[in-house]
Amino acid sequence: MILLDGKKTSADLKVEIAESVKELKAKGKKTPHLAAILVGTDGASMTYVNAKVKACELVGFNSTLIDLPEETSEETLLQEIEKLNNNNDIDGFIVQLPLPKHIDEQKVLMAVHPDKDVDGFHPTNVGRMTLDLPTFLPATPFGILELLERYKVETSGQHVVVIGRSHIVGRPMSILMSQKRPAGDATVTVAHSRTKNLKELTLQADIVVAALGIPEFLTGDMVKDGVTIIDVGITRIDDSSKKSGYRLAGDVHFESVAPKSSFITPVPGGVGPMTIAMLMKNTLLACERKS
Ligand SMILES: NC(=O)C1=CN([C@@H]2O[C@H](COP(=O)(O)OP(=O)(O)OC[C@H]3O[C@@H](n4cnc5c(N)ncnc54)[C@H](OP(=O)(O)O)[C@@H]3O)[C@@H](O)[C@H]2O)C=CC1
Ligand SMILES: Nc1nc(=O)c2c([nH]1)NC[C@@H]1CN(c3ccc(C(=O)N[C@@H](CCC(=O)O)C(=O)O)cc3)C=[N+]21
Repeated sequence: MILLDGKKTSADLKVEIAESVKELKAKGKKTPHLAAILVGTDGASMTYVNAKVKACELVGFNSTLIDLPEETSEETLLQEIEKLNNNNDIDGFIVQLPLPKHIDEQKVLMAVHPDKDVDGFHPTNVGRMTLDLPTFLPATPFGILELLERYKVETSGQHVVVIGRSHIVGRPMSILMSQKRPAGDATVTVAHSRTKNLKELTLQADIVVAALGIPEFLTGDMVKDGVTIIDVGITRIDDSSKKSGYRLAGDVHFESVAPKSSFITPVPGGVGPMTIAMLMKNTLLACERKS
């Protein structure tokens, strides 16, 4: 069993990105600048946004955090987005999800200019991705491709079962792995909450991507020997024995699945840190594309 170490791989990536930033600066080019909009005070969202700001500092980017109260109107949020669209110093920005219920998420994602959409969530970029055109790939699936590539996990001709069809993880993951590309060329099955025979499918899988958001859902009896496991899930579970008051659980029951796996991502330290590194990578691309 080999651990797909997202913490280490993301640290390596950040070193590479920092070197590119130095080269840009040496050529008299601008410093990449990422902005993030956070609406409300959800604990997990605050943790992720702060991690993004910290990663910017580490690689030498400028960063701007726009913190808006929970009761912010959709109109005000759209105005903030328009300001970032028109601000030449900002190379890319993200609107942290989920948004409060009174705000239409689709409308917000469509307001982000596609050239600054480093999350890759705008319909133009989703369309470009689907048609194999160069674009910003959504950070989580992009990070998973990068991990598979760096660890030389064979994907060509392999049967991948993706559990989950969300717009930010499951759907793009299934599209990307079915494409002719590094870490692609796979035969992909997409499972979701209406799937009837999930265990039959996962037992056939060479690679399982678990992105459903149910802690420890995938158990050892559901996978075959030699399987590769990508655990995207991350749920906070109350735990008074921890200083933070919670522990993090993935969608995979690690103890029973790991012994049967050839490769497996841990939680924490797997897919999560890769997501942040790929957001940095997209921001660097956005900056380089401009100059
Ligand atoms: N590590 C990282 O960087 C990231 C981690 N995450 C984590 O990944 C998990 C998934 O996130 P996200 O994609 O946004 O979640 P969503 O809730 O948007 O999507 C979950 C998907 O799983 C499906 N699903 C739910 N229950 C079952 C079930 N019993 N069997 C099969 N499929 C099921 C749903 O089906 P249906 O469509 O029918 O509802 C849906 O397609 C969460 O834990 C989230 O925190 C998310 C983003 C990044
Ligand atoms: N517009 C937008 N873009 C996103 O990319 C986006 C989003 N909204 N909303 C929420 C999800 C989730 N997500 C994570 C990022 C980092 C970790 C991460 O770094 N996790 C650490 C642990 C962090 C902790 O301590 O909680 C780890 O797995 O090791 C996890 C999850 C990005 N998302």
